[in-house]
Amino acid sequence: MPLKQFIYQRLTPLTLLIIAFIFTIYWQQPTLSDWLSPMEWLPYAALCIAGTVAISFGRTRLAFLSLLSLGIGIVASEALHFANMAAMYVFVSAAWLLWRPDKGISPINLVWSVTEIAIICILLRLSIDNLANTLTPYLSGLFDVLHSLNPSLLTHLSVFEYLLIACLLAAGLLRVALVPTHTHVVIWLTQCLLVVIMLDTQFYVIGMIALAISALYLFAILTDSFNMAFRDELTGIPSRRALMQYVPTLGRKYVVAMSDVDHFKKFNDTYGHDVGDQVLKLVASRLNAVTGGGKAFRYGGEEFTIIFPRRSIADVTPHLDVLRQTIADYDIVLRGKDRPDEAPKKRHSAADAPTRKTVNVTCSFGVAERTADLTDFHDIMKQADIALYEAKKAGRNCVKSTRDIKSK
Ligand SMILES: Nc1nc2c(ncn2[C@@H]2O[C@H](COP(=O)(O)OP(=O)(O)OP(=O)(O)O)[C@@H](O)[C@H]2O)c(=O)[nH]1
Repeated sequence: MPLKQFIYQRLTPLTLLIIAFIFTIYWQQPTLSDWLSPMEWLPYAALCIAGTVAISFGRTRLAFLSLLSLGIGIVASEALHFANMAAMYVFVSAAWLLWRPDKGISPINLVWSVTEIAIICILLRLSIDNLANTLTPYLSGLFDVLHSLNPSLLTHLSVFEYLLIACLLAAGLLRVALVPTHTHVVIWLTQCLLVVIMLDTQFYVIGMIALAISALYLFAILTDSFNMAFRDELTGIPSRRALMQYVPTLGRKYVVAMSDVDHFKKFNDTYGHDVGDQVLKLVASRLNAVTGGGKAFRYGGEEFTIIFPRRSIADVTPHLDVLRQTIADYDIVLRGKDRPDEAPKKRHSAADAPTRKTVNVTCSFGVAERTADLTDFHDIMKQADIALYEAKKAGRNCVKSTRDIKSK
C-alpha cells in the first residue's frame, strides 16, 4: 500500500481511535473502573491470547511486546508505583523492536531476543540517572515549558525522560513512514499507550491499556492474514480467491469484464520481468480506480477481472472505454535501472528528456453479462473470455462484448 494511502486508511484512523480510547478511559473513569475491578484477570487473559496468536502466526515482536506488557501488569499488581518504570522499560524495548525484523520462533532467537531486551533495560537503568544529571542543565527550557503546562507532569517523569520519549516516538514515526506496515503502526501505538501508564499508574488505567494493546495486536495479525489470503501480493488489489468469495454475493444482474495487457510477453522480453512486474502494478492501480461501480481483481498473470454488480453491458461500456484510454495514454517512465515510475507532470528541464524513456501499454477488454440463459458465473466468464479474444483479434486496445459478437 502506498505511504499516502496507508496514512489515510490505517495510521490516521488507528491513531484517532487510540486518542478516543484514552479520552474515554478518563471520561468514563467510574464506570470503567467498576466494570473492570471484578474482572482483574481480563487484561492478563487478553494479553495471553494476543501473545499466543502472535506466536502461532510467527509475529515474534508482537508476541514479545504482549509478554512484556503482561510484565507491567504483574509489576503493577505487586507494587503499583513501579508500574511507570516498568512501562518505560517496555517503551524503550518497543522502540528497539520497531527497528528490527521478526526473527522467527526458535530457542536461539528467543535467547537472543531476551538478551537484547535485557541489555537495553540494563543500559537504560545505568544511563538514565547519569544522562539525566548531565543533560538537566541544558533542559531547563523544556522544564519551564512542562512546568507552565502542568506542574504535576513532572511528578512521574523527569525532563530527561520526556525528551527520551519524544525522541523515541519521533524515531518510531519515521520507521512507520519508511516501512508502513500494520506491525510498525501497532508497535508505535503501543509506545503511545505506554506513555499513558508512565503518567498514570491507576490499576484500571493499566488494565484498559492492556486491553487496547491486545486488541491492536489481534487487529494487526488478523488484517495482515486476511490481506495475505485475499490480496494479490504483487499488485495489492483483490486476488482471484477474493473474486471467488465475492461471486456468491452477486445478485441476478451483473457484468463481468476480462482484461488482458496487450503484447505483454514482448514487453517482458524487451524490458525484463522486473519492469513487467512494475508495469502490472501500475496497470492494476488504474484498473482498481475503475468508475461505474466496478470492482477489480487480479485473475492471474497479466489478466484482470472487473465485476460490475447491478449493471448491464450498455451501462459499463463507456466506463471501460475511459479506463482503456486512461491506460493507453498513461506514460510510464523508465528511469535509472529501467525502473518504471509515474509519468512526470512537467519536465523540469530539457536535459531530463534524454535520460527518461517513456513507454506505454494497452489493454484489451472482453465483456459479458448475466442473463436469463446465462446464469453460471464460470459460463459468464467464458463468454467474457471469448469477447476478449475478439478484442485481441480486432487489433487490441479495444472493448468487445458478447453483444458485439452476436450482432456480427
Ligand atoms: N512480469 C510479469 N510477467 C508476467 C506475470 N504473469 C504473467 N506474465 C507474462 O505475461 C506474458 C503473457 O503473454 P501471452 O499470454 O503470450 O500474451 P501477450 O504477450 O500478452 O499477448 P496478447 O495477450 O496476445 O496481446 C507471459 O510472457 C508471462 O510470462 C507477472 O506476474 N509478471
